[in-house]
Amino acid sequence: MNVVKAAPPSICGFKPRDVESGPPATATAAAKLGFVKVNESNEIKSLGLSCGVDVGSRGLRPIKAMEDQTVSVKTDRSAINGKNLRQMSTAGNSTNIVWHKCAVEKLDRQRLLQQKGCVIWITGLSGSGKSTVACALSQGLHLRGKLTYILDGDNVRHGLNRDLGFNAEDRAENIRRIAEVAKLFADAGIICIASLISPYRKDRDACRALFPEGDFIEVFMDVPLNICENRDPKGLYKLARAGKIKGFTGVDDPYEPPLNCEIVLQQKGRDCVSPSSMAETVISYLEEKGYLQA
Ligand SMILES: Nc1ncnc2c1ncn2[C@@H]1O[C@H](COP(=O)(O)OS(=O)(=O)O)[C@@H](OP(=O)(O)O)[C@H]1O
Ligand SMILES: Nc1ncnc2c1ncn2[C@@H]1O[C@H](COP(=O)(O)OP(=O)(O)O)[C@@H](O)[C@H]1O
Repeated sequence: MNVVKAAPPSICGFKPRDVESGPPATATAAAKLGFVKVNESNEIKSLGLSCGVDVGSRGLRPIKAMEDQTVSVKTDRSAINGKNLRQMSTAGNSTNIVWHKCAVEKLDRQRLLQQKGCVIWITGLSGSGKSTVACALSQGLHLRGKLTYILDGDNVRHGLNRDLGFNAEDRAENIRRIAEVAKLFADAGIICIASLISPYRKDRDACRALFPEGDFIEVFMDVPLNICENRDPKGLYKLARAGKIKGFTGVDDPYEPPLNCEIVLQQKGRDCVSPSSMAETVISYLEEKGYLQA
C-alpha cells in the first residue's frame, strides 16, 4: 500500500480554494485534503478527520465527516505517475499548456439547472430587432425558470471589445471573442443569447464550428433594409447616408444573410410580428429540441 502524505487537514479537510475548485477527481487531489492511503484496488483510506466527495459515480454525493473511513474512488493512475505530461498541448500562441479537468462537469451543471447550455446566435442588420428579440426571449425563458444571459454586440463593445472597430478584421475578432465567451456560458449550462450583426457568413460558420452539433442555434432577423432604415432608432442610417459614418452595414458595407440557419424571424410588408411572438418561436424550437430540460 502506498501512503501519500499531504498537508494536515483543516477543520473539514477543505480549504476555501478546494471548495471553489470542486471535489477531488484523483487520489493525488484527494491527498491534498488530508492524509490518505492509496491501495492497489484504487481505494483511498482516510486517516484523519476529513470530509470528501464520492466521485465514483456521475452524481456527486458528499461523504459525511468520519474518522478512519474507507471510500472507493476511481483513481487515474496516469495522474499519479506523471504520464499525463503527454497531454501537453499548444493553442494559438500558448505552448506547454495542459487542460485541467474538474469533477463537476457540464452535465452536472445542466442537471442542477434543468436545462441544456447552448447559444442562440441572433444575426441581422442594425435596427432589425436583434436586441429587442434577445430581451423578449430572455424574459420568456426566465418566466419558465430557465437561466439565460445576453451578449449584445453594442454592450460587449463597451468593455471586452472596446479595442475593436468596424473593419472586416475587427468585426471578425469581435465575433470570435463573443463566440468564445458564449461557449463558456454554454459550458456553464446557461442558455446564452448572442445578438450582434455578425455580417459575414464565414465568421458565423467559424463560431458554429466551436460548438457541439445542435448547440449553436442561428437565428436570422429577416427584415428588409428599408424597414430597418425607417426605424433608425439611433439615427445611424441617417449619418451613414450623409457620409458621416463610413462602412455602415447595409449602406456601404456588406451583410451576407445565412443560407442554412435554424430559425428565420421574418418581418415583411405591413404585417407586424411582435417581439414576444418571435421569442415564442425560438422557445418552441428549444422545447422541441430538448434544451429546456436536462
Ligand atoms: N459601421 C457600423 N456598422 C454597423 N454598426 C455600427 C457601425 N458603427 C456603429 N455601429 C453600431 O454598432 C452596433 C453593431 O455592433 P456589432 O458588434 O453587433 O457589429 S459586428 O457584429 O461586429 O458587425 C450596431 O448596433 P445595432 O444597431 O444594435 O445592430 C450599431 O449601433
Ligand atoms: N418586432 C418588432 N416590430 C416592430 N418594431 C420592432 C420590433 N423589434 C424591434 N423593433 C423596434 O425596432 C428598433 C430596432 O430594434 P433593436 O432591437 O434595437 O434592433 P437591433 O438590435 O437589431 O439594432 C427599435 O426601435 C425597436 O423598438
